Amino acid sequence: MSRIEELHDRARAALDPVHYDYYAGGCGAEAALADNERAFAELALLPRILRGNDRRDTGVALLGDRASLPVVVSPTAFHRLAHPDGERATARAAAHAGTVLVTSMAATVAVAEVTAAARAVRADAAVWFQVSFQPDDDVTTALVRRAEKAGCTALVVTVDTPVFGRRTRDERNGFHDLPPGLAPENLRDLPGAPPGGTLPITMSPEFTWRHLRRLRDLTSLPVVLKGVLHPLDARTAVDEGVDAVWVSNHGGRQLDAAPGAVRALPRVAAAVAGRVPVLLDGGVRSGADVAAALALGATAVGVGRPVLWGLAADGEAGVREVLDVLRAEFDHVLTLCGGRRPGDLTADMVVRREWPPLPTAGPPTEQGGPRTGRPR
Ligand SMILES: Cc1cc2nc3c(=O)[nH]c(=O)nc-3n(C[C@H](O)[C@H](O)[C@H](O)COP(=O)(O)O)c2cc1C
Ligand SMILES: O=C(O)C(=O)c1ccccc1
Repeated sequence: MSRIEELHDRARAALDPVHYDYYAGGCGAEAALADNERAFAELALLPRILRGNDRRDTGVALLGDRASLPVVVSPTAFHRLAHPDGERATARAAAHAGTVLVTSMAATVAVAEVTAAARAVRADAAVWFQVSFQPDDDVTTALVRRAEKAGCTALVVTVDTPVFGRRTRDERNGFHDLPPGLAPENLRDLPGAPPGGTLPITMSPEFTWRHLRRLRDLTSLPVVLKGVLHPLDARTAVDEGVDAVWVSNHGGRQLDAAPGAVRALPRVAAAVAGRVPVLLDGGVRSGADVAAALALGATAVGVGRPVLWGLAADGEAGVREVLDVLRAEFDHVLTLCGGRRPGDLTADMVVRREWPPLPTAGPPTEQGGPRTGRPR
């Protein structure tokens, strides 16, 4: 059992089962959720040899920031369900690891407190803010201003949620609201919010590329588009001037018919053609998964649930462990593959596990077995 699986087990034991299901679950029959991990399991790496490498550097440039490993923390809601320190603990762990935390619009700690916690660890800690368009433009604008004021260095706009996915486990468990004492703190004091209360997050299928243009005109922060699976959308996004494209099926929580995220990566990477960085999340659980995604065109990957498992199991230390394990595994795989830098991993090094087709054995013999040419 991997260390991340051990932390998952500890998290399952520590969490209220309803909250565990909220974190772990997907939509529908959880086919997209399962396919995220299965799609990685179907990949294998062809290592290169005798490369004369000495020192390695696992770091990557991400927009204006630098990450010391090509793994960022994907935005996930409600960290205080996992640990009382919530997003503060996650922020400290990401800062210690030297990587980017994408804090959710639905965080249970306000973005200014999240950036402060990260910067207390490392002055140049990178925190990005995830936002979903809200029907009232003034609300979206206020959220962006809040993120800017807090010192976030990029906006991640999530576009795979025209409506919430049907979360089978949440429906069965009747999980709809945060327990008393917890709230989506970024949604306080917004236009239309009740005094002292929070505004509900509204998803809507009415948003268009025009809303993205408006957002881009509103801020000088780089904009990342999260939740892209179709290569034509990736191309439009780049033409519209987004600064990065994030391939994701939302951890299998939105469209159950969506493919495992890494299956969509090669076509998106081809459509983007190196014009902007490509990120990917969904099912990344090991350093080999990270390496495969990079080889197929990602600049970096995100991890969602593994971070929640670390947080629930052991707070900041648990999240640090998850990121440390992924760093060590990725560095090891990079070395075994003859690479020195993440960019040394290329698409020709990825094959399917069932690759290659066996040499054709010819028609079956009278006895039924293939002719192998081997004496019997
Ligand atoms: C409990 C949970 C909450 C999430 N909340 C958000 C969110 O607030 N905003 C968002 O853009 N994505 C959200 N996501 C999706 C993640 O950003 C990410 O795409 C997904 O978790 C990646 O898959 P993984 O969990 O297999 O690593 C959430 C995912 C989970 C599991
Ligand atoms: O649960 C989710 O996947 C999610 O994206 C979300 C977004 C806003 C509020 C709560 C959850």
